[in-house]
Amino acid sequence: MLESEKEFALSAVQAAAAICRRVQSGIALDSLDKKDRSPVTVADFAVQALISGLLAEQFPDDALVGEEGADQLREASAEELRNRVVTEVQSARDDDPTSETVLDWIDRGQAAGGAQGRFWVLDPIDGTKGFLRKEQYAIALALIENGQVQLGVLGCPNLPESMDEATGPDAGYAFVAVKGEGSQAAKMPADGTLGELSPIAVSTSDDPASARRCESVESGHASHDEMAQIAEKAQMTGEPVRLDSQAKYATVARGESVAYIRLSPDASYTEKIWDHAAGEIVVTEAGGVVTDLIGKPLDFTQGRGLVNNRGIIATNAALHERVVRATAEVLGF
Ligand SMILES: Nc1ncnc2c1ncn2[C@@H]1O[C@H](COP(=O)(O)OS(=O)(=O)O)[C@@H](OP(=O)(O)O)[C@H]1O
Ligand SMILES: [Mg+2]
Repeated sequence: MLESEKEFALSAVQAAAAICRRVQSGIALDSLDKKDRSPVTVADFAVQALISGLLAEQFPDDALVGEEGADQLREASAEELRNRVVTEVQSARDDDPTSETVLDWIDRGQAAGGAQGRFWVLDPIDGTKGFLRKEQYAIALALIENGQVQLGVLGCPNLPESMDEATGPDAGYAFVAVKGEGSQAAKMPADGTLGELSPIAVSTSDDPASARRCESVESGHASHDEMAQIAEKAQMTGEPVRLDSQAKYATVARGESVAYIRLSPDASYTEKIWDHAAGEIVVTEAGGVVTDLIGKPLDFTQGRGLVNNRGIIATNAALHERVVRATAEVLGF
């Protein structure tokens, strides 16, 4: 099922990865302390415009919930940024869309989502800080029908074959899952090819002590101390692996890590659907379980935010109950 949607999503994410890689290659790492966020801004807008435009052509009746909107780009003072975005989109297509068309494509992503109908969800660059550091980031595209995630693709252009390897010129993977059909992965290297898709599965380990978990890099997104307490309670004694973006879900899905715990330091923070829709189905179709911190399934029916959930626990299934219980003890639920 969803064969044409799956093929579309993989090729759209692959085209987006080419934009990201080109823009990222222009980042001088020694300029990072100048807080120049313009490369990620260009790539973020260009990827949303590209994928939204392709969607408008191929699935014109489907709405899009995307992270970005074009208001900032429409301002007169944003001319240089706008031109860079338009140039990136043009270079990824055979035609030359006008600036107005590119801005309209970005704004197509402002749909509200909700419980009814069919819409796509896009995080054009998830893990923006990882992108700027030339570490992990993801292009995350999912399809939701009547509140259920049906398809997800994660493009991870810098993800090596193993988390223990440094990222290099051969890095790059795409992950895809269709509801009821399992998860697959393929190499997606910088040469523009897409390798053969093969099935992936979560780890079967139920031994917390030998298991590795992963977590966010940024302390603004995740409370590392509390997560360490949860892991200790669950007897997961290994050092956590820190990586940016939904690449964390990918490492659970392919069996490299057994758990991804996400607990924002801001208890009132509402997680966004584009940060989780693709990752959730890639993990669950690989045999894992994804819930919030109290063990409730993620509720994608509530619009752009996961307002009925707080935090995330994604595991290989075998260790899920243990992590949920440990979380309740540490947080006092
Ligand atoms: N306060 C707070 N708490 C929790 N999460 C937040 C918060 N603020 C932002 N965000 C979202 O975190 C997304 C990046 O998450 P990561 O898992 O990549 O984090 S990290 O970079 O590894 O730290 C990031 O996604 P991107 O903006 O696409 O990078 C945000 O949507
Ligand atoms: Mg994000």
